[in-house]
Amino acid sequence: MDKLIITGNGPVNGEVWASGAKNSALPILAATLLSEGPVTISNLPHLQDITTSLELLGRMGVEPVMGDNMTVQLDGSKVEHCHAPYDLVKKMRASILVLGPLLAHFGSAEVSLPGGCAIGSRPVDLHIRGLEAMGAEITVENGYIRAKAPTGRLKGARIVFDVVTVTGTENLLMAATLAEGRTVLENAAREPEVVDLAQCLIAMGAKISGHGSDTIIIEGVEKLHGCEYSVMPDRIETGTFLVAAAASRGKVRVTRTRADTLDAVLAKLEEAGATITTGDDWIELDMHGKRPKAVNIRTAPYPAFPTDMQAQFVAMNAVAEGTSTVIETIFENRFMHVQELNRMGAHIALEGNTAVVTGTERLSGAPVMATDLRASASLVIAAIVADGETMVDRIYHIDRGYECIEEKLSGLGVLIRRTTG
Ligand SMILES: CC(=O)N[C@H]1[C@@H](OP(=O)(O)OP(=O)(O)OC[C@H]2O[C@@H](n3ccc(=O)[nH]c3=O)[C@H](O)[C@@H]2O)O[C@H](CO)[C@@H](O)[C@@H]1O
Ligand SMILES: C=C(OP(=O)(O)O)C(=O)O
Repeated sequence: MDKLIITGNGPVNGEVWASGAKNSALPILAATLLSEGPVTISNLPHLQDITTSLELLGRMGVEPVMGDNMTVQLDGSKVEHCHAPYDLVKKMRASILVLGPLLAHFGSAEVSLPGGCAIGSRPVDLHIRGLEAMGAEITVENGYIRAKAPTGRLKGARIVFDVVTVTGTENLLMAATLAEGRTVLENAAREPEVVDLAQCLIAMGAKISGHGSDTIIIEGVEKLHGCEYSVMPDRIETGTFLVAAAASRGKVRVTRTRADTLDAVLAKLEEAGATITTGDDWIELDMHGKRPKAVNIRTAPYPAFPTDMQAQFVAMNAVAEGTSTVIETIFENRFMHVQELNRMGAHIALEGNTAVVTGTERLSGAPVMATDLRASASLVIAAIVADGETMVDRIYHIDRGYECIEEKLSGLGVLIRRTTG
């Protein structure tokens, strides 16, 4: 099993580019199942989750045609089986995103239930209920969701989400594009990745308005066509590099990114003492060599502070000046990094969904275990600021979401290498 070995050696300094967003690329790849012609997607990140997605589409009969620089062409009219098997779905929860498109385009779908994961139970009841409201007949048995549109076509409906769900919004948004009539999604997710998906669907001929607000209106069309679309930059990867620089008293410029998708994160970094400068497609953070100040965090749906940045901020707070509280409101078990950070000398107490972090000037390197994607990122940040060597085990988690992590961090002066076995 691959491991990362990191030796703390001072501030993170330099320039790094942001890759395409994983959480935008995954629904956009699923959206190609809706098309009647080739969809060409560029700026895909080179990540394990993307490989898993392409394998899943390939198993359905949609063979990806790879171009240069992580560009891929996929054609939804080539689907032969509307089946997403457990062996692939278990590798990546976002596989559930094929349910809406398959049902809308082909009138039936069989998708393995994704099951729980380290950060929480993550049910998909709202995806299922929404599709039922659009006329689908759904049974869940033997670990599979079996869905049918009895008349062959879904019907538009008004759907009010009980809780804000990102992939739930995306699944129903995709399903509604080919449904008969109008669908209104209320209490919809406003995440930039939902907007990116909507823009790709519009480029495919869908009629969508209100994306980016909590009410999305979709007028169903008969067919969607091929298009060319470039995936937005990854705001969570961008944020992770910024936090690595803030925690290590460094200076970093992230290019090929979008500051407008990171308002809540940039505000917290400024509160921690960073000077932030932004341009059209770059963000620069400078700590002027100073130790960060502790910042309180409360995760919530966009545009509030993202749960996917919580673990990284816990690592920064662990070495910051002062005591902070970090409240996780989205997932019930997203503090698995705390125990590992404490093994490196952090002082973090957990009380329910709140971590109380008492900053300490130094952490010490230790063997630690990654438990999920962003927990891995927080351990890498802690390792960068710790004295001595840290070995991060189970980094297959980090490979799900961070492209070329060693190359990118090495370019910023971090002493990092991968070992296998
Ligand atoms: C591939 C992708 O985009 N993943 C992101 C997506 O995950 P994902 O879309 O799975 O997360 P959701 O937004 O759906 O989850 C939000 C909350 O809603 C609950 N819920 C969700 C669906 C449902 O049917 N029933 C239900 O109760 C979940 O348990 C959770 O407590 O949004 C999360 C929240 O920003 C991010 O952390 C993930 O990185
Ligand atoms: C939780 C995440 O991803 P996923 O929903 O794919 O598990 C994440 O990107 O932090």
